[in-house]
Amino acid sequence: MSTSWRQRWQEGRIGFHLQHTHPALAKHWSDLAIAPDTKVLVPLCGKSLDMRWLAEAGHPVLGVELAPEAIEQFLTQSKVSVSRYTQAGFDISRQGSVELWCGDFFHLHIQEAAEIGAFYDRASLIALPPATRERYAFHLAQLIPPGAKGLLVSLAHPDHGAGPPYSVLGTEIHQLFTANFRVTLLEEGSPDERGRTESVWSLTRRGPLV
Ligand SMILES: C[S@@+](CC[C@H](N)C(=O)[O-])C[C@H]1O[C@@H](n2cnc3c(N)ncnc32)[C@H](O)[C@@H]1O
Repeated sequence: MSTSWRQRWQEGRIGFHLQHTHPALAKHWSDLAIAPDTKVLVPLCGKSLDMRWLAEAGHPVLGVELAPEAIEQFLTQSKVSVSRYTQAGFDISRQGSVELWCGDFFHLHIQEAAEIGAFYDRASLIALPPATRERYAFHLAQLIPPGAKGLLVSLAHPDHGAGPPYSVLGTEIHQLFTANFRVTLLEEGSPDERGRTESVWSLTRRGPLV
């Protein structure tokens, strides 16, 4: 799987990348009432400009991405200097308050995630095939402390077997996350010309007190 993503980045087949911040952030993030200094995990981050939006909102950001091409392209968008180091098997690039961890999200462990207090997923869950989505939901729950919140932007489309992006229905979001998160649908868009419908969810990690 990692080879095919690397190939996509090398060949510039990155139709998922948005040249603007995703509207769900401006619309819904503040409603989650996440303190500005809370570190936000962005799994499968690509070179998303949403990370700059989160950083400008005051959040330290920890993005995880397996394609070094994506990380280098993100870094060159800004003139801010970059420091690089290695930790826990990841090559990490830090630019301002954004840290980009180059490697497999499933290799990120709780010890490294200690400071994370929120997450943002746009087109991350839907990038993964069905069995890996289960693994993703479980892994995310391991990294997020009780009470922590996140925003999830998902996608459903008529071609259920095909992907990425895979079609993930609301029923599946509930099945995947309800065991460990309180799941709330914030918004469901209208189908676009290809019949694709985006939905926006807030997830709160359940725990002893939540
Ligand atoms: C559909 S893109 C979404 C990127 C970003 N969230 C956005 O909104 O533009 C999925 C990204 O996940 C990366 N990826 C796929 N599997 C991964 C894994 N196991 N660990 C880290 N990154 C992964 C791919 O290289 C790709 O950049």
